[in-house]
Amino acid sequence: MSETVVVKNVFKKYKMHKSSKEKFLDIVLPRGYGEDFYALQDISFTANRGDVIGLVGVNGSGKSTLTNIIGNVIPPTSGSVKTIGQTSIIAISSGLNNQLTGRENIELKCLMLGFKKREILELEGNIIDFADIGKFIDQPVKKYSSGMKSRLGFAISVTIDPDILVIDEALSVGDQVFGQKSKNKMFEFKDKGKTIFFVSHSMGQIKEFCDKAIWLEYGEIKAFGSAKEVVPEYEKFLKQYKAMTKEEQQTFREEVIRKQSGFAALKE
Ligand SMILES: Nc1ncnc2c1ncn2[C@@H]1O[C@H](COP(=O)(O)OP(=O)(O)OP(=O)(O)O)[C@@H](O)[C@H]1O
Repeated sequence: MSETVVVKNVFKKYKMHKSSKEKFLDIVLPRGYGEDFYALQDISFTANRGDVIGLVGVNGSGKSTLTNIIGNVIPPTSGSVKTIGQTSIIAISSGLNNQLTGRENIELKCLMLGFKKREILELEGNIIDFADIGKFIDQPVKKYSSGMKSRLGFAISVTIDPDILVIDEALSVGDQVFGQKSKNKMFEFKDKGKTIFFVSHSMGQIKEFCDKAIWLEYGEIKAFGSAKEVVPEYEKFLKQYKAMTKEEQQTFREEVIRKQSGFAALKE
């Protein structure tokens, strides 16, 4: 099997700031300021060509942080991520520049990916067709609704025909027609054997689309395996979590934060 994404011992550390003064001190002091917080702790896994991997976990478990690292949007604090092939990330806030028009965003993104002028013109037509946002294509993105932004983001990401696709909740916005169109495109990519990472809070979507799943908890991998095994385990946990009282959920969340900060103490 050919490897497409190799993630080794990845950590992502943030500083927690209680005030803007602490944030300022963090910038000016040579060793920074604030309590360490690990959004990801020692993440390692390998994805192969054709893998469609669902990322599940409660709010704040690190799904977006991990997809942003795989998509090369943010760097890990330590560890390594090797991707073989062109990676494209689709998220609700999909890295569009708000000041530029939709058309300018398309051109900028294609230029950054190294496409030639002639290729860009061809891609531009296909992207505009797919996004189907009418005259808004020549309006600045700051005037778009969140649905329009995600349509444009999705259209750009799929039209450039990447080898590795990272989809972060993209299907949860937009109307039914566009939803169906994007779903068809995702299944087409799956059939072509591309590597896909898919983040969703909808277990129905994960079960329908993904063969494998990674369950993140406290920024760590709690389980990685076939979606058929991991998703029911996660659903069992979710059921217990939802059955907790507000106070118990609060204690659970505090425990999460304690573990994520505690990792720093453990290492130092
Ligand atoms: N730029 C940042 N600075 C500080 N903390 C951050 C930053 N980005 C994310 N975090 C923290 O890292 C943790 C993981 O966040 P992340 O967005 O990856 O989780 P998630 O699983 O995608 O959550 P959700 O399901 O709510 O989207 C959270 O506790 C979040 O508050």
